[in-house]
Amino acid sequence: MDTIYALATAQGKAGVAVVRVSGPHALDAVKTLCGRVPDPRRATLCDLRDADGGLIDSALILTFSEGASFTGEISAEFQVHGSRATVAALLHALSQLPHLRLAEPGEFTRRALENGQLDLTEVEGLADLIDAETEAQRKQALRVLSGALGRKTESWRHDLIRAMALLEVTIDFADEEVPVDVTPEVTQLLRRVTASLSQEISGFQAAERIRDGFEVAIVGPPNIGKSTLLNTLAGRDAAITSDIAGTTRDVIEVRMDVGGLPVTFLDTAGLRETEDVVEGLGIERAVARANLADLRIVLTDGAVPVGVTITQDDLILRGKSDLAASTRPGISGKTGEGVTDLLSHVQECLQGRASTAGLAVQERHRQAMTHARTVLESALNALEMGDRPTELAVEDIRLAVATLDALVGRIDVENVLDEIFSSFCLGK
Ligand SMILES: Nc1nc2c(ncn2[C@@H]2O[C@H](COP(=O)(O)OP(=O)(O)OP(=O)(O)O)[C@@H](O)[C@H]2O)c(=O)[nH]1
Ligand SMILES: [Mg+2]
Repeated sequence: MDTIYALATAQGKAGVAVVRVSGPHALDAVKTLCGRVPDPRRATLCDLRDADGGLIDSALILTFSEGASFTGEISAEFQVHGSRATVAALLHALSQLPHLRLAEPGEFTRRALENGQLDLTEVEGLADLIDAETEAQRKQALRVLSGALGRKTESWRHDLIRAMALLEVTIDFADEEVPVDVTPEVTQLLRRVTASLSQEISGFQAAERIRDGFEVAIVGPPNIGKSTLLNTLAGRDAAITSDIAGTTRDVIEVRMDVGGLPVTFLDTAGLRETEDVVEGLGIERAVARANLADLRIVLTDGAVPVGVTITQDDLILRGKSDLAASTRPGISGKTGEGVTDLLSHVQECLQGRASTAGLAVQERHRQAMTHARTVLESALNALEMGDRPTELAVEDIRLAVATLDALVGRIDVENVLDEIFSSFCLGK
């Protein structure tokens, strides 16, 4: 096994940079550069010297014993001053040592997985945590990283193994009088697991939105102030505004943090009948994106636009509310009237939806759970109808267990590994 090293903190200038070394020769590297090896987990200030005895930096060193590090291997961390030159000098000195090589992207995490420090879902949680930009994303990633999905899967597995064992007994007694009817207990176990799977599957859409962002579309007729509103929300001139009707053609996206949720606001082309081909294409896009969005903010001067499907939580507001007093709720991108209310409404609606998020946060999780549920339903049918031999029900349950094992990486899953690790960058 090679000993690998890499910069674990971001590239560039910073107060401190951390270089991580992991593998059997990690402590040899510490010994060579520092002249000694500090006790495990005891932060120790040391002078780092290159092969010619030149001072590289004065650094804080941490060492970790086998089984007690992120990767599970013997490892060390060098906390040096975070300049490009210091990091380059340290990386160069490490490259000169025998048995050491630069880590590949994601290689530290891959070793953590191989050594059982993390399961596959925890690796995904870690990748999401590093990418997290909002509070909701951070919490969701941390939930997955902390192994919640692995624990849930373990409880499903436990129930399914018991169900299988009970059925195996029936099969063994096939020619004799079966002492007890196991069917009620088996059905109960299978029902419990399928119900729990269904609950997690139903939370997938919300979890996916927390990862990738909710979409809120601003729609309405031309010249009503959609782009002006978007710019006010964004706090910058993201979209061109003018008093010419039909100014916006493309969908303009602005990503924001609304109460910890990632939300992309979409400004769209004004909806109207038009002879202009390009404007017509813009309107088609506007309608399509608005209908796919999680929420719509409709600015109107009376009529609700055709083609856009309005749902319960959507807001219908009078545009340019500063121009004429009215009892109907309005909004003005120009004066900011109604903007705070708008944001609170968006936050409240989307938080309600986000709260349904469960443990299935990746499409991979959803697929595995859906597949497991399908085969368990088939097992339940076999038992309840009695139309197929018990052996087939056992096979179905075995398949569900294998699917859940693949979900957490308990069984060989080389193909998904490459996919998951492709998102990692150097030093993770
Ligand atoms: N008084 C007032 N004028 C506004 C308001 N919002 C926008 N305007 C003006 O109305 C004109 C149209 O604004 P836009 O934001 O470009 O309108 P739009 O809905 O994006 O128009 P299209 O892109 O053509 O669909 C501009 O001259 C704005 O300055 C508002 O709230 N109050
Ligand atoms: Mg516009």
